[in-house]
Amino acid sequence: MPKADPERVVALIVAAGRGVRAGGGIPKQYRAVAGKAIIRHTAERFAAHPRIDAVAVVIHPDDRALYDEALAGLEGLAAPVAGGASRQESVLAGLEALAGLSPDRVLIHDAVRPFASHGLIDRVIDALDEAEAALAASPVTDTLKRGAEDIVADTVPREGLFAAETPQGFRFAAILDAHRRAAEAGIPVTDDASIAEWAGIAVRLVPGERGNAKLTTPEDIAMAEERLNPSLPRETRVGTGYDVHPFTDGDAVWLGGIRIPYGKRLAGHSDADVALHALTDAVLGAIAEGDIGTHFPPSDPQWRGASSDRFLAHAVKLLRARGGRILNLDLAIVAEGPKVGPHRDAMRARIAEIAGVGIGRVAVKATTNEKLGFVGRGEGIAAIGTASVSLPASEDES
Ligand SMILES: Nc1ccn([C@@H]2O[C@H](COP(=O)(O)OP(=O)(O)OP(=O)(O)O)[C@@H](O)[C@H]2O)c(=O)n1
Ligand SMILES: C[C@](O)(CO)[C@H](O)COP(=O)(O)O
Repeated sequence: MPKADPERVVALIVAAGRGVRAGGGIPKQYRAVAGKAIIRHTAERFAAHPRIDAVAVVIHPDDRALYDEALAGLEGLAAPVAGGASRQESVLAGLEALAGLSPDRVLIHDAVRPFASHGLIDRVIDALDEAEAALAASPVTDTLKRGAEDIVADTVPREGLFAAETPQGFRFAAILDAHRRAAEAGIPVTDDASIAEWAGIAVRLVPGERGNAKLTTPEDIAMAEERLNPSLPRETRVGTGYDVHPFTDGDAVWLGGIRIPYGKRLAGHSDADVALHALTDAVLGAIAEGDIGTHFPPSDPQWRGASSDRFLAHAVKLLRARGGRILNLDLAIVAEGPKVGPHRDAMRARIAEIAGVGIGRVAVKATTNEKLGFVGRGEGIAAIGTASVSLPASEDES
């Protein structure tokens, strides 16, 4: 039986981050997981909770169109608030915007924690009956090491240590005042309970949930896909791409998203990154979405000199829009030069970043053409890309 709250409870969801560690072309909170943007999964949980009276979201000013698309039609949302350069600034901006509503309690939550359960939200709200601040947190279970570079310095006793989660709940007036004062004093923090601690407010520990993960890396997002879509049968598909660009006068080539100084450059309408073009076609091939020329016609002047990053990012976005994800990308570069080996890991890292996957899912290989043919004569570079992807099987069974 849900408890009747005499007090007004609002949820403040912070979503103004850039999601740099997750990669993937757009901020992670707007990436589709199980057919819906992550932020929508999160906001729906709070909007549907019977004890939450209103939900306000803090967004980056550049993300208004993404926000409108992701949360279209969801009821119970206040107007979005513009965030700041840090999470702390974004929370303060959200609290200031809510001040006019004069809520009694506020639950501050990361947009990228889509698994907070109904029961966890209840526990945090309940804790505010007796405390001014409540923190969802789980005891640390791993053995903790302090390290410098790749050497362990010592072992940190884990007794009494908790990993902080969100939601974190507060008496609204107390946390607004504390946040304002911390900003004035220039106290940097990574969560809001820290602000309460700094202000001398006792923070009640509420049992968190190990499943209430913050989606930070590409692997976290792949895990979320599996969890949010456990029953949906999936299928694996493979796509291939092939591309060639000739050399012309210049001093560097773009290859695998990396600029490599060289005595020539590759000619083409865009930056002529033959490797990214092959991978783009491989991803498009896996979802039967035409080829790179279909989406970025060479006749269109807007793609003149364009960075090929956006071609691959676009193909990955189309894949994600179908609830798909990349399993692996495999690239073979055929060239007499430049040497790929010294740049292999930088290329893998860049491709992984553009595609929003872990580097372990990206392979870059190179070979010469044994002096045969146009590649062998040093007239150009060829590349072959392969992508394997996982898609909801129900997406297209025909
Ligand atoms: N200036 C910021 C930075 C972060 N956040 C939000 O705070 C939550 C937790 O932050 P984190 O996971 O670190 O997200 P990002 O800052 O986006 O990630 P990264 O550090 O990888 O860029 C996210 O919902 C994020 O959108 C925010 O509202 N405003
Ligand atoms: C608030 C938080 O979710 C608590 O775990 C976390 O600190 C926010 O993420 P960040 O990477 O520290 O910004």
